[in-house]
Amino acid sequence: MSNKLTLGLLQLPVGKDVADNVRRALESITQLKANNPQLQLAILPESFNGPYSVEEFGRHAEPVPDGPTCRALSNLARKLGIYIIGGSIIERDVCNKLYNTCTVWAPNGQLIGRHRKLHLFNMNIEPEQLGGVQFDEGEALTAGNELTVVQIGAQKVGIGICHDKRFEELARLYRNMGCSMIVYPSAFCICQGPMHWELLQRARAMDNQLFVVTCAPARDNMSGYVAYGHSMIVDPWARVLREAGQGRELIVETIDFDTVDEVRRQIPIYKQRRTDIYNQARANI
Ligand SMILES: O=C(O)CCC(=O)C(=O)O
Repeated sequence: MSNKLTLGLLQLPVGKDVADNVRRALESITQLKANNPQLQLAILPESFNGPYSVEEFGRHAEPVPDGPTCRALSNLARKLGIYIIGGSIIERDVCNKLYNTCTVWAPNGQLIGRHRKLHLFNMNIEPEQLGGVQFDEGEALTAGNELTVVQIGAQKVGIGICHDKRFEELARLYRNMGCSMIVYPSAFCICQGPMHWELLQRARAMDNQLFVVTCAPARDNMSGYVAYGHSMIVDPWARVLREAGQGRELIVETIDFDTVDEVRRQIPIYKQRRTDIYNQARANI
Protein backbone atom coordinates (compact mmCIF):
# COMPACT_ATOMS: atom_id res chain seq x y z
CA MET A 1 0.00 0.00 0.00
CA SER A 2 1.26 3.49 -0.82
CA ASN A 3 2.76 5.45 1.99
CA LYS A 4 1.38 8.71 0.63
CA LEU A 5 -1.90 10.42 1.34
CA THR A 6 -3.47 13.42 -0.37
CA LEU A 7 -5.49 15.44 2.04
CA GLY A 8 -7.54 18.61 1.82
CA LEU A 9 -8.16 21.17 4.55
CA LEU A 10 -11.32 23.22 4.19
CA GLN A 11 -10.95 26.46 6.08
CA LEU A 12 -14.53 27.63 5.61
CA PRO A 13 -16.63 30.45 7.04
CA VAL A 14 -19.28 29.35 9.53
CA GLY A 15 -22.50 31.36 9.72
CA LYS A 16 -25.62 31.08 11.85
CA ASP A 17 -27.62 28.85 9.51
CA VAL A 18 -26.84 25.15 9.90
CA ALA A 19 -28.27 24.08 6.53
CA ASP A 20 -26.23 26.79 4.78
CA ASN A 21 -23.05 25.77 6.57
CA VAL A 22 -23.51 22.10 5.69
CA ARG A 23 -24.38 22.92 2.07
CA ARG A 24 -21.26 25.08 1.79
CA ALA A 25 -19.09 22.31 3.24
CA LEU A 26 -20.52 19.69 0.86
CA GLU A 27 -20.12 21.96 -2.17
CA SER A 28 -16.56 22.88 -1.20
CA ILE A 29 -15.50 19.25 -0.72
CA THR A 30 -17.13 18.28 -4.02
CA GLN A 31 -15.35 21.11 -5.83
CA LEU A 32 -12.04 20.24 -4.19
CA LYS A 33 -12.33 16.62 -5.31
CA ALA A 34 -13.31 17.71 -8.85
CA ASN A 35 -10.22 19.93 -9.04
CA ASN A 36 -7.98 17.36 -7.35
CA PRO A 37 -9.04 13.83 -8.36
CA GLN A 38 -6.19 12.43 -6.27
CA LEU A 39 -7.82 13.75 -3.05
CA GLN A 40 -8.26 10.92 -0.51
CA LEU A 41 -9.19 12.71 2.70
CA ALA A 42 -11.12 15.92 3.37
CA ILE A 43 -10.95 17.63 6.77
CA LEU A 44 -13.44 20.19 8.10
CA PRO A 45 -13.11 22.68 11.01
CA GLU A 46 -14.36 22.40 14.57
CA SER A 47 -18.06 23.31 14.88
CA PHE A 48 -18.28 23.62 11.08
CA ASN A 49 -22.08 23.49 10.93
CA GLY A 50 -22.99 26.10 13.54
CA PRO A 51 -21.68 29.03 15.57
CA TYR A 52 -19.00 28.24 18.16
CA SER A 53 -20.88 29.70 21.10
CA VAL A 54 -21.96 28.22 24.44
CA GLU A 55 -25.34 30.00 24.09
CA GLU A 56 -25.96 28.45 20.65
CA PHE A 57 -24.67 24.89 21.08
CA GLY A 58 -28.08 23.55 22.14
CA ARG A 59 -29.79 25.18 19.17
CA HIS A 60 -27.74 23.36 16.54
CA ALA A 61 -27.09 20.06 18.36
CA GLU A 62 -27.97 16.85 16.50
CA PRO A 63 -27.87 13.12 17.11
CA VAL A 64 -24.79 11.21 15.95
CA PRO A 65 -24.78 9.35 13.62
CA ASP A 66 -28.50 9.67 12.83
CA GLY A 67 -28.74 13.45 12.39
CA PRO A 68 -28.89 15.36 9.09
CA THR A 69 -25.27 16.56 9.18
CA CYS A 70 -23.89 13.04 9.70
CA ARG A 71 -26.14 11.64 6.98
CA ALA A 72 -24.89 14.30 4.57
CA LEU A 73 -21.23 13.57 5.37
CA SER A 74 -21.73 9.82 5.03
CA ASN A 75 -23.46 10.21 1.65
CA LEU A 76 -20.77 12.54 0.36
CA ALA A 77 -17.91 10.27 1.47
CA ARG A 78 -19.57 7.39 -0.41
CA LYS A 79 -20.38 9.48 -3.48
CA LEU A 80 -16.83 10.81 -3.82
CA GLY A 81 -15.08 7.66 -2.54
CA ILE A 82 -12.99 9.55 0.01
CA TYR A 83 -12.45 9.67 3.75
CA ILE A 84 -13.96 12.65 5.56
CA ILE A 85 -12.92 13.88 8.98
CA GLY A 86 -16.06 15.85 9.73
CA GLY A 87 -14.54 18.63 11.83
CA SER A 88 -16.89 18.67 14.75
CA ILE A 89 -20.55 19.23 15.40
CA ILE A 90 -22.48 19.49 18.63
CA GLU A 91 -23.91 16.06 19.36
CA ARG A 92 -27.07 15.53 21.43
CA ASP A 93 -27.23 12.04 22.91
CA VAL A 94 -30.29 10.08 24.03
CA CYS A 95 -29.96 11.47 27.57
CA ASN A 96 -29.99 15.01 26.16
CA LYS A 97 -26.32 15.56 26.95
CA LEU A 98 -24.30 17.64 24.51
CA TYR A 99 -20.80 16.80 23.25
CA ASN A 100 -18.35 18.42 20.85
CA THR A 101 -17.98 15.49 18.46
CA CYS A 102 -15.84 14.67 15.46
CA THR A 103 -17.07 11.95 13.10
CA VAL A 104 -14.84 10.13 10.64
CA TRP A 105 -16.27 8.56 7.47
CA ALA A 106 -14.79 5.89 5.21
CA PRO A 107 -15.02 5.96 1.40
CA ASN A 108 -17.92 3.50 1.60
CA GLY A 109 -19.88 5.96 3.77
CA GLN A 110 -19.41 4.02 7.03
CA LEU A 111 -18.72 5.76 10.30
CA ILE A 112 -15.25 4.61 11.41
CA GLY A 113 -14.67 6.99 14.32
CA ARG A 114 -16.52 9.23 16.73
CA HIS A 115 -14.40 11.43 18.96
CA ARG A 116 -16.05 13.37 21.76
CA LYS A 117 -13.76 16.23 22.80
CA LEU A 118 -11.90 15.05 25.89
CA HIS A 119 -10.68 18.38 27.24
CA LEU A 120 -13.40 21.00 27.26
CA PHE A 121 -12.16 24.51 26.49
CA ASN A 122 -12.15 26.56 29.65
CA MET A 123 -10.17 29.77 29.71
CA ASN A 124 -10.33 33.16 31.30
CA ILE A 125 -7.68 35.38 29.78
CA GLU A 126 -8.02 38.91 31.09
CA PRO A 127 -8.91 41.69 28.64
CA GLU A 128 -5.53 43.37 29.19
CA GLN A 129 -3.91 40.29 27.61
CA LEU A 130 -4.35 40.65 23.86
CA GLY A 131 -8.04 41.46 24.11
CA GLY A 132 -8.80 38.54 26.41
CA VAL A 133 -11.01 35.52 26.00
CA GLN A 134 -13.55 34.00 28.38
CA PHE A 135 -14.96 30.65 27.36
CA ASP A 136 -16.25 27.66 29.29
CA GLU A 137 -17.57 24.83 27.16
CA GLY A 138 -18.40 22.99 30.39
CA GLU A 139 -21.40 25.33 30.86
CA ALA A 140 -23.11 23.47 28.04
CA LEU A 141 -21.13 20.39 27.08
CA THR A 142 -20.07 17.08 28.58
CA ALA A 143 -16.53 15.80 28.01
CA GLY A 144 -15.87 12.55 26.18
CA ASN A 145 -14.04 9.67 27.83
CA GLU A 146 -12.37 7.80 24.99
CA LEU A 147 -9.38 8.12 22.72
CA THR A 148 -10.10 7.73 19.02
CA VAL A 149 -7.78 6.07 16.51
CA VAL A 150 -8.98 5.49 12.96
CA GLN A 151 -7.41 3.60 10.07
CA ILE A 152 -7.00 5.83 7.01
CA GLY A 153 -5.45 3.82 4.18
CA ALA A 154 -2.28 2.31 5.63
CA GLN A 155 -2.09 4.82 8.49
CA LYS A 156 -3.35 4.93 12.04
CA VAL A 157 -4.62 8.42 12.77
CA GLY A 158 -5.39 9.85 16.21
CA ILE A 159 -8.22 12.35 16.57
CA GLY A 160 -8.42 15.30 18.96
CA ILE A 161 -10.48 18.47 18.93
CA CYS A 162 -8.88 21.90 19.39
CA HIS A 163 -8.15 22.28 23.13
CA ASP A 164 -7.19 18.56 23.14
CA LYS A 165 -3.96 19.57 21.43
CA ARG A 166 -2.72 21.33 24.60
CA PHE A 167 -2.46 17.98 26.36
CA GLU A 168 0.76 16.23 25.46
CA GLU A 169 -0.21 13.00 27.25
CA LEU A 170 -2.95 12.41 24.70
CA ALA A 171 -0.59 12.86 21.75
CA ARG A 172 1.95 10.58 23.45
CA LEU A 173 -0.67 7.87 23.84
CA TYR A 174 -1.60 8.16 20.18
CA ARG A 175 2.05 7.77 19.22
CA ASN A 176 2.34 4.73 21.50
CA MET A 177 -0.76 3.28 19.86
CA GLY A 178 1.02 3.41 16.49
CA CYS A 179 -0.31 6.65 14.99
CA SER A 180 1.64 8.43 12.29
CA MET A 181 -0.65 11.47 12.22
CA ILE A 182 -2.92 13.35 14.62
CA VAL A 183 -5.74 15.47 13.24
CA TYR A 184 -7.25 18.21 15.39
CA PRO A 185 -10.24 20.05 13.92
CA SER A 186 -9.95 23.35 15.77
CA ALA A 187 -11.15 26.88 16.33
CA PHE A 188 -8.58 28.89 18.27
CA CYS A 189 -9.46 32.55 18.59
CA ILE A 190 -7.41 35.62 17.75
CA CYS A 191 -6.39 36.16 21.38
CA GLN A 192 -4.16 33.16 22.05
CA GLY A 193 -3.86 31.95 18.43
CA PRO A 194 -0.81 34.06 17.59
CA MET A 195 1.02 32.87 20.73
CA HIS A 196 0.20 29.19 20.86
CA TRP A 197 -1.38 27.81 17.68
CA GLU A 198 1.74 26.97 15.67
CA LEU A 199 3.87 26.27 18.72
CA LEU A 200 1.48 23.62 20.04
CA GLN A 201 1.32 21.81 16.73
CA ARG A 202 5.06 21.84 16.22
CA ALA A 203 5.61 20.69 19.80
CA ARG A 204 3.20 17.76 19.43
CA ALA A 205 4.83 16.86 16.08
CA MET A 206 8.37 17.10 17.43
CA ASP A 207 7.79 15.17 20.65
CA ASN A 208 5.95 12.39 18.90
CA GLN A 209 7.60 12.44 15.46
CA LEU A 210 4.39 12.34 13.47
CA PHE A 211 2.27 14.59 11.26
CA VAL A 212 0.01 17.08 13.02
CA VAL A 213 -2.87 18.56 11.05
CA THR A 214 -5.39 21.21 12.05
CA CYS A 215 -8.38 22.64 10.23
CA ALA A 216 -9.94 25.89 11.49
CA PRO A 217 -12.90 28.04 10.43
CA ALA A 218 -12.22 31.13 8.32
CA ARG A 219 -12.07 34.36 10.30
CA ASP A 220 -15.18 36.46 10.61
CA ASN A 221 -14.47 39.70 12.46
CA MET A 222 -18.21 40.25 13.02
CA SER A 223 -18.83 36.99 14.87
CA GLY A 224 -18.88 36.73 18.68
CA TYR A 225 -15.93 34.34 18.68
CA VAL A 226 -13.36 35.49 16.14
CA ALA A 227 -11.52 32.43 14.82
CA TYR A 228 -7.78 32.64 14.19
CA GLY A 229 -7.74 30.58 10.95
CA HIS A 230 -4.25 29.39 9.91
CA SER A 231 -5.15 25.73 9.27
CA MET A 232 -1.88 23.89 9.18
CA ILE A 233 0.07 20.76 8.27
CA VAL A 234 3.20 20.11 10.34
CA ASP A 235 5.54 17.27 9.39
CA PRO A 236 7.38 14.85 11.74
CA TRP A 237 10.48 17.09 11.65
CA ALA A 238 8.18 19.73 13.18
CA ARG A 239 8.36 21.85 10.03
CA VAL A 240 5.28 23.76 8.88
CA LEU A 241 4.53 22.24 5.47
CA ARG A 242 1.43 24.29 4.74
CA GLU A 243 -0.35 27.14 6.47
CA ALA A 244 -3.55 28.90 5.48
CA GLY A 245 -4.13 32.60 5.98
CA GLN A 246 -7.13 33.88 7.89
CA GLY A 247 -9.90 33.86 5.25
CA ARG A 248 -11.66 31.10 3.34
CA GLU A 249 -8.99 28.82 1.96
CA LEU A 250 -8.72 25.27 0.69
CA ILE A 251 -5.39 23.52 0.97
CA VAL A 252 -4.46 20.28 -0.80
CA GLU A 253 -1.22 18.49 0.03
CA THR A 254 0.23 15.04 -0.54
CA ILE A 255 2.14 13.87 2.48
CA ASP A 256 4.62 11.02 2.58
CA PHE A 257 4.56 8.85 5.68
CA ASP A 258 8.08 7.57 4.93
CA THR A 259 9.10 10.81 6.69
CA VAL A 260 7.82 9.36 9.96
CA ASP A 261 10.27 6.44 9.83
CA GLU A 262 13.01 8.71 8.53
CA VAL A 263 12.76 11.01 11.55
CA ARG A 264 12.29 8.20 14.07
CA ARG A 265 15.38 6.43 12.70
CA GLN A 266 17.58 9.50 12.71
CA ILE A 267 16.47 10.93 16.05
CA PRO A 268 15.64 7.75 17.98
CA ILE A 269 14.29 9.37 21.14
CA TYR A 270 11.75 6.61 21.61
CA LYS A 271 14.59 4.11 22.05
CA GLN A 272 16.29 6.47 24.48
CA ARG A 273 13.39 7.18 26.79
CA ARG A 274 14.12 6.23 30.42
CA THR A 275 10.68 4.96 31.28
CA ASP A 276 12.25 2.99 34.14
CA ILE A 277 13.31 6.27 35.76
CA TYR A 278 10.12 8.14 34.91
CA ASN A 279 7.96 5.39 36.37
CA GLN A 280 10.04 5.28 39.52
CA ALA A 281 9.81 9.03 39.92
CA ARG A 282 6.08 8.97 39.22
CA ALA A 283 5.54 6.41 41.95
CA ASN A 284 7.25 8.76 44.41
CA ILE A 285 5.31 11.91 43.61
O1 LIG B 1 -6.83 25.96 23.91
C1 LIG B 1 -7.09 27.04 23.39
O2 LIG B 1 -6.38 28.03 23.53
C2 LIG B 1 -8.28 27.22 22.50
C3 LIG B 1 -9.18 26.07 22.53
C4 LIG B 1 -10.37 26.25 21.70
O3 LIG B 1 -10.59 27.25 21.06
C5 LIG B 1 -11.29 25.13 21.60
O4 LIG B 1 -11.08 24.11 22.25
O5 LIG B 1 -12.25 25.24 20.83
